[in-house]
Amino acid sequence: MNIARDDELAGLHVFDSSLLQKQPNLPTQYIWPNGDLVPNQDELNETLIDLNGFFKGDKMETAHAAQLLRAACLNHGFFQVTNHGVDPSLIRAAHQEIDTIFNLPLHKKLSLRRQSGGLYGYSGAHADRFSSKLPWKETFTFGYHENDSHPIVVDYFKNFLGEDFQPTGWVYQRYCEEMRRLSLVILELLEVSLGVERFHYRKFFEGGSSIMRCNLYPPCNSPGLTLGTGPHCDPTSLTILHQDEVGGLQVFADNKWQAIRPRPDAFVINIGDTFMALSNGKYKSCMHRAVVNRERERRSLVFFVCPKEDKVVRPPQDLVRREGTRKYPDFTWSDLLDFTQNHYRADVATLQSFFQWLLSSKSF
Ligand SMILES: C=C1C[C@]23C[C@H]1CC[C@H]2[C@]1(C)CCC[C@@](C)(C(=O)O)[C@H]1[C@@H]3C(=O)O
Ligand SMILES: O=C(O)CCC(=O)C(=O)O
Ligand SMILES: [Fe+2]
Repeated sequence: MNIARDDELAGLHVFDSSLLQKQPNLPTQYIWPNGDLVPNQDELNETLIDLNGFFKGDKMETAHAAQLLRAACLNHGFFQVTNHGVDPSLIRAAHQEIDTIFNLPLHKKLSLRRQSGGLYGYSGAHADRFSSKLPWKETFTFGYHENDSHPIVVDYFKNFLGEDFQPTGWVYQRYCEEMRRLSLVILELLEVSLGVERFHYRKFFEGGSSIMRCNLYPPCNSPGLTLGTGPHCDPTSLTILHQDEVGGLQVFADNKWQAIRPRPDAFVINIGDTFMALSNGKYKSCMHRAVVNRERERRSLVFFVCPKEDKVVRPPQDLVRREGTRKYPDFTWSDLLDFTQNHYRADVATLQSFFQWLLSSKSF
């Protein structure tokens, strides 16, 4: 067993934060460039959208929520929602299960690590994918799509982690179902706010496979030198994030880094590159990052809404007619996903680099 373990670890850079913390200096692979480390200056005075009116079917309140959402998305693409209907005890359980996963022994976590080119499984600082600017975090990622005959998340946990992980699988099964329900509400508000045909976006996302990720950010002795998640725009469509009370999520808006204050009763929603393209560039996919701190471990739960892989990403006709011109060429989510997993490390310029790559790969 030990030999197998050593074999497995040989040649691998392994993220063991408590061991790394004992070293006198932060290893260079974890040090980020100064430009990415500029401290935040402010807290974002972010839009808070109460979904109660929408759920009651109140037209005035829904219109008001859509207006707030529109202003936030035109400006930077970040807002928070309250009265979302997700049971607080489910959110708490989903946070607790993060520990069930990351408290596993290192050799077990390594046996679950994501395979080259794949997205699902365990990753410690993405150390087996990258050799510099390593993010100070552990992640566990899995897929979710609607399936009436199988609880697919439960099956994944049972098959991948073992029978004992069935209860964990159920927590995330329910959590993902709730995230999907919430994503449909947000898509409807996005339709209202952009004045596009009712259900247009909801239909577009039918049958999509979303990505669920659990993040654990351990404390770090040199929080000013590294980042938990580096500056990036999400390449996906919509992101629904729940951060614990520690705080660390920051957005680059109005030309400065601004912190998003944690609210246990709220989900942070942001527009990703793919939705920016679906809105013909009107709604912003905003640069954000997660910082770490010296004292406290931080957890976040992130649900990335994605369309079905072969769907062609293009804005609705009525929007293009009003706008006059198309801002981006057609693409499929599967090509953009492939780009981020096999050709390019997602950052703040993913979409532009992707279009260049598409153009150059088509010309061969
Ligand atoms: C399609 C994806 C690429 C990333 C995982 C999903 C959704 C968001 C992307 C990511 C989180 C953006 C920041 C950089 C990244 C490498 C990370 O720090 O985790 C990104 C993801 C990835 O490729 O793993
Ligand atoms: O953990 C966070 O607060 C941010 C994570 C994030 O931006 C991401 O995973 O895309
Ligand atoms: Fe992100």
